Amino acid sequence: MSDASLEQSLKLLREEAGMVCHSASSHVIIVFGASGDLAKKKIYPTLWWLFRDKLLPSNTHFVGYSRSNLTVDNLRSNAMPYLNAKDSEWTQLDEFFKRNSYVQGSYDKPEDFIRLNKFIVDNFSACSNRLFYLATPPSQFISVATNLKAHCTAESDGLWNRLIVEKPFGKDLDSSEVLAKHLSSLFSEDQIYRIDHYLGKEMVQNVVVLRFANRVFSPLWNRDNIANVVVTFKENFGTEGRGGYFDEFGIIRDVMQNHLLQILCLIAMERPISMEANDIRDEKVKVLRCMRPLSLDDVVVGQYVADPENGKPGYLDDPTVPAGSITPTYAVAALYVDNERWQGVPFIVRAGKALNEKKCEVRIQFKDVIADILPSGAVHRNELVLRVQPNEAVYMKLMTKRPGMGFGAEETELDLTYNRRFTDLKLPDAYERLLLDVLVGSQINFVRTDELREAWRVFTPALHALESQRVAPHPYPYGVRNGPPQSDEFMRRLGFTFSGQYFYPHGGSGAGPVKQPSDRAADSKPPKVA
Ligand SMILES: NC(=O)C1=CN([C@@H]2O[C@H](COP(=O)(O)OP(=O)(O)OC[C@H]3O[C@@H](n4cnc5c(N)ncnc54)[C@H](OP(=O)(O)O)[C@@H]3O)[C@@H](O)[C@H]2O)C=CC1
Ligand SMILES: O=C1O[C@H](COP(=O)(O)O)[C@@H](O)[C@H](O)[C@H]1O
Repeated sequence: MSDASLEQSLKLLREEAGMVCHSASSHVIIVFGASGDLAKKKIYPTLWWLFRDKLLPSNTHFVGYSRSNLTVDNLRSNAMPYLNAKDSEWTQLDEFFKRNSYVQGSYDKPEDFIRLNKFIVDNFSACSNRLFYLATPPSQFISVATNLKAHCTAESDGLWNRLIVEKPFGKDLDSSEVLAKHLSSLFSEDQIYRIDHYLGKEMVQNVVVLRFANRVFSPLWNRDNIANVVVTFKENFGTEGRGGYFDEFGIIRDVMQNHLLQILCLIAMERPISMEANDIRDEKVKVLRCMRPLSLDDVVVGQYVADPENGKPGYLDDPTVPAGSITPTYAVAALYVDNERWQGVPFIVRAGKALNEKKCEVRIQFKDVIADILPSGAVHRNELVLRVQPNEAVYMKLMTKRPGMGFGAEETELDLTYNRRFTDLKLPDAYERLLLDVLVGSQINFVRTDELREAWRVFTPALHALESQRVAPHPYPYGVRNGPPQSDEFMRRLGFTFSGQYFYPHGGSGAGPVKQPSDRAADSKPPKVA
């Protein structure tokens, strides 16, 4: 045997013994918390869609892990209502579940992780890249990560281990620092993927392109032209049995400190040097570092109460919510980015459960024009709206001459509604994009440690003050438009102007009836002849 072929055989033998792997022969995705809500509603459906659409590496296997005594059939039936599998896809679905296995184990006993590791090596290969999805309660993150690192990672050169961590990443600056320090003592930053699923949404990803690929916006994107920016998250349902989790966190930690703040950063940041993950994240961190910590004067909180007319329960009627809870289910806050571009411009972030509609949008409200040649009140502010969901759209509200003989001004829009403009549109789910990002090793859409620290620095003082002073949230009935009445008043004080509802002929976001201007017919009359 020649030296070269001897070397080759030795290499193969060492690979087989798991001593060295020059490349991965398979990928294993391990879902911790496989019995949970997120796993059945999001993770398994996403894995299935990626498998169905042949977007995963060919030799990929899935291992569910949790404390419950389950089988793959149980995982399948739990996830079934969320898989959206067509009858014609049944054979493929069977193939997908054949790639699945389940290991029962604790989150804190080393021997269970040793057993999990043996399961992976015995059933797949020691030469597997490993993607660990931590979909457990946050209280388990540290022990899972510690045991993983000690007993379950692929240790050979040429293989990777990546860790997806679901929010909440802590409850405030200190607890988040403890978690961050612990994770970074075990895994390097490029192995940790902190998921914020809003970063996987089409319109959120579009912000960078809209801003930096359109010359038309650049000169306007600053304090000289923009009066305020409103980032809105609304849901038309309450906690509905999820009150146990929600009550510990509240709306600010649940969506504002993460999803809405991430959107704000993309709107406010400077042009990154490149589209590389760290260049974009550097710019987001700079925005956060320019932000003042949120003070209690700059926030209004609310909690929904029953609307007996519509038979809707209040937050405190949810049996999973502790009696007398003062956890906010609605909040509106003014954030300020103290830099040359944004000094003095309020970024109004608002989020609420049990409101009138489900929607997420960014509304950039421009300053008033000098409209002295047109009748007072006839000219409304321009607004650029990015509707994240539902029905993705970008529209610019602007004034035009009312068509016809008259010379009145009418508010109308330049409208890019995605499902009308892009035919056969199939937008991937946010989790699909993000899981693929992890598999290819792209961290563009994941939250870096310093970003997280800054986000908590901004919100922690107000969160602590709300809790230590036991600030009672203002009540608002289930189903109202904007939380408690104090919220509209707060937004008005910050300079947000609502000029009345305008005519949009195509039905809007699907959330309400088409609005008609009452004066449309009257205004289209020809002018009086002098
Ligand atoms: N491409 C498309 O699909 C387009 C759709 N449209 C649709 O047309 C409709 C109108 O659009 P638009 O003008 O952007 O939205 P609205 O006129 O509904 O609302 C504009 C802003 O004013 C706020 N607001 C609404 N009512 C009041 C009030 N009484 N007091 C204070 N603030 C208020 C809204 O808050 P809040 O969010 O709480 O309601 C929102 O921030 C919407 O349904 C929209 O989806 C318009 C253009 C394009
Ligand atoms: O992270 C969360 O997001 C969901 C809303 O997500 P969406 O993609 O449906 O808009 C929210 O319901 C949940 O409370 C929060 O934890």
